[in-house]
Amino acid sequence: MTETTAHEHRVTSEVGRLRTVILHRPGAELKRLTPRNSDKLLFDAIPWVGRAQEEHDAFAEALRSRDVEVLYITELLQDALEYEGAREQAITDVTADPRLGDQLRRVLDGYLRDQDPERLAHTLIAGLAHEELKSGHGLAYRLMDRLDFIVDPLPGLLFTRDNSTWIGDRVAVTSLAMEARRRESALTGLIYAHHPRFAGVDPVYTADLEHLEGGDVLLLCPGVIAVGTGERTTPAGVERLARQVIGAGLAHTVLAVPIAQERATMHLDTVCTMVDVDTVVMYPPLAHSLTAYKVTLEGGDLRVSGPHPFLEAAAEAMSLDRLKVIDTGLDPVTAEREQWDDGNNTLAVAPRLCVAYERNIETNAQLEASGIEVIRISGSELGTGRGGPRCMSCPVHRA
Ligand SMILES: NC(=[NH2+])NCCC[C@H](N)C(=O)O
Repeated sequence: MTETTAHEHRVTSEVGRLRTVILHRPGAELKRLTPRNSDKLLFDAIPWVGRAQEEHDAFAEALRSRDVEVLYITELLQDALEYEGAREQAITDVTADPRLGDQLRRVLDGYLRDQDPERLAHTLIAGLAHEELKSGHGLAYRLMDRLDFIVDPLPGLLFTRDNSTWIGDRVAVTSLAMEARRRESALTGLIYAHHPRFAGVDPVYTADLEHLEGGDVLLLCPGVIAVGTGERTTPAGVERLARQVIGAGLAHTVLAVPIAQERATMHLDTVCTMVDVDTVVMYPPLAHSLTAYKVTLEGGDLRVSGPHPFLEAAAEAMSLDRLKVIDTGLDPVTAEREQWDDGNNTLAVAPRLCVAYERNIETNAQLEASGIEVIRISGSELGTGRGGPRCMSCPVHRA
């Protein structure tokens, strides 16, 4: 078991010194991907799993070598599942799936109850294929394909950014929009509710609320949050988050930023991330067309103004003269290629120090020319899920 000494949990910006981060080392869930199911599971290619693990280990090591504490979802989940309440909740969640039917539900329930925390965590993440459950009569079981899943695998868990996100000393357990990822936040919800390390943490958002994903949430500075709204986070999700965080005194302004409902721009952090307190790296075609609606709370009602140009609205809310912009790529074609390969999706370890995929040569060169130190990691396999260093990390503590 993990020790129960007090740990700090607090994130008020994108760039404060990174102290603790949650990652997920990809495992058996990635081995479930086939050309038949990868679209639905939101991967664009079939990753070479061993190599993806090596790349991920190097990512974790790069963070540790900068004194960042790395926590892994699998270990946190195993620890949480030592508690009866967490086990019960986990089993109830997966067996509630209406596709199962009562008979298969009973069989699955028994199967899961026989598993120790380690095995149960594995099943919850890697999923369970029909052929692995040896018994289970009834129509639902009989009419399934041998390769169908009784418990869906969660390859998207690699992108820990999306299934929970910290705002100040509170965590937002998110409500994921895509069917393939919805169960992820049931697991992060369990961790925050039952793991002793997070005892006393009071979530500011929960998975049953309107769709909201962490990749859309950018903590521009203490008190100011930009939230993308497009394929994943809905405008209603931004409204709800604004009400919760402003109401709780965690922010004074939320900027709702509409982004195209496309895979290339699924989250705000696919087109814009911060590398310094006043600097973003941003996809050039959007730099001057992105808009923002300013949301504040007055007498219990949300007040909305805009649309304003995003960069101006952000600078004003942050009390800056202007927000500096570093461009993705160089020419439009390189920029488009590097945006797709998560060139924008940097993870700041401290102001002017970030982790980025090595393949985005032009964008990394632009960052360095602007005085940003770049820690390069390889991500040829990790990137097949369309996510970079920011997507693959959930900061829990920034100083
Ligand atoms: N914060 C992010 N940009 N996350 C990327 C998530 C990628 C994942 N395959 C998805 O489609 O959901």
